[in-house]
Amino acid sequence: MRLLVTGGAGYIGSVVAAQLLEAGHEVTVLDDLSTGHADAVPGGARFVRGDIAEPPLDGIEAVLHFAAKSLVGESVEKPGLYWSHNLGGTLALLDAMRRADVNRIVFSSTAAVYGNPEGSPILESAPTRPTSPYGASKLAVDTALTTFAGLYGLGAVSLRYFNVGGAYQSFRERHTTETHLIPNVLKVATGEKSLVNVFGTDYPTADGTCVRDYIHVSDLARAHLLALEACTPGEHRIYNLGNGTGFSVKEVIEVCREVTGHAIPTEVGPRREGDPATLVASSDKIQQELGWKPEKTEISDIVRDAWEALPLK
Ligand SMILES: O=c1ccn([C@@H]2O[C@H](COP(=O)(O)OP(=O)(O)O[C@H]3O[C@H](CO)[C@@H](O)[C@H](O)[C@H]3O)[C@@H](O)[C@H]2O)c(=O)[nH]1
Repeated sequence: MRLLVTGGAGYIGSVVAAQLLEAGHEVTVLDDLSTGHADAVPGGARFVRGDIAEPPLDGIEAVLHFAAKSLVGESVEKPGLYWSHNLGGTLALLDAMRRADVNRIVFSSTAAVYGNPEGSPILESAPTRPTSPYGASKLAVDTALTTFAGLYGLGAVSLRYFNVGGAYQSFRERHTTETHLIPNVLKVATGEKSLVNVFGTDYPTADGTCVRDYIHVSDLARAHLLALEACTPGEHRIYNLGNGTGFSVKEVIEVCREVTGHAIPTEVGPRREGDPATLVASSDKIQQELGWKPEKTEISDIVRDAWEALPLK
């Protein structure tokens, strides 16, 4: 297929673009490079630097939409930016798709739509009560996709990611502002940072630190190829993507210590605002309906691949 990948110069978008090319698709990457890197766009993809409100849709058959503002803390500081970029930008993209008669989209949604969940693991039917403008803006896009499917025959799939990690070939996580746990711990292992701040040890979990469900970026990317095939005009499907197993912050740090062979000094700090104690996915729905099966389910594999992809160590 001829595909447009928005945000294809970012971490997850570039991995998906690479896998789409390997599967024989024709890929155009659209990215404004506000957070992405031009050299992350996989060879073989056409690259257009620009805004999602003016997408190059000539000849395009489907869109995979990653471009977004994605820092939870920043979204609390700058809610308008998140609503206008994530919701406003996506609505402009959807309008342009309607005009160009492009009626399939795979959307990168998030576990943040669930807020503080009551139960674990989290099913897609769980209440959606986001606690940040980031999660709220992504949920609003999910809602828009449902109405575009019902009214205009769009075929849409939303994938709600839990905590993504690891690397695929040379494609790795390299955010300018790094807030995520695994890359921050690996920065301590390389000596780039002196210690990891552990955000809270008084959560109602086994060791008092937050529990998350880590999924390998290559498994996550593969789900997008299945989702693309599953896009059916008039339907909006929603799937969680995680491994179904939770690891605490302390456990992740210990795994990083084992994998890298480096000491990881830590300092306990206060809780980070908006962090739920436990977020673990049920991915039964995508496994049953699309036949997705994660291959790299060990947290050590996720950490090792992220570690081995780092150039300076
Ligand atoms: O330096 C750090 C960084 C993180 N953490 C903790 O580690 C856990 C994981 O944090 P992080 O890697 O930042 O991921 P999450 O905040 O769980 O965010 C993920 O999950 C969200 C859904 O809640 C998504 O929206 C985000 O995009 C995705 O990265 C959390 O408990 C953090 O408090 C630390 O203790 N120290």
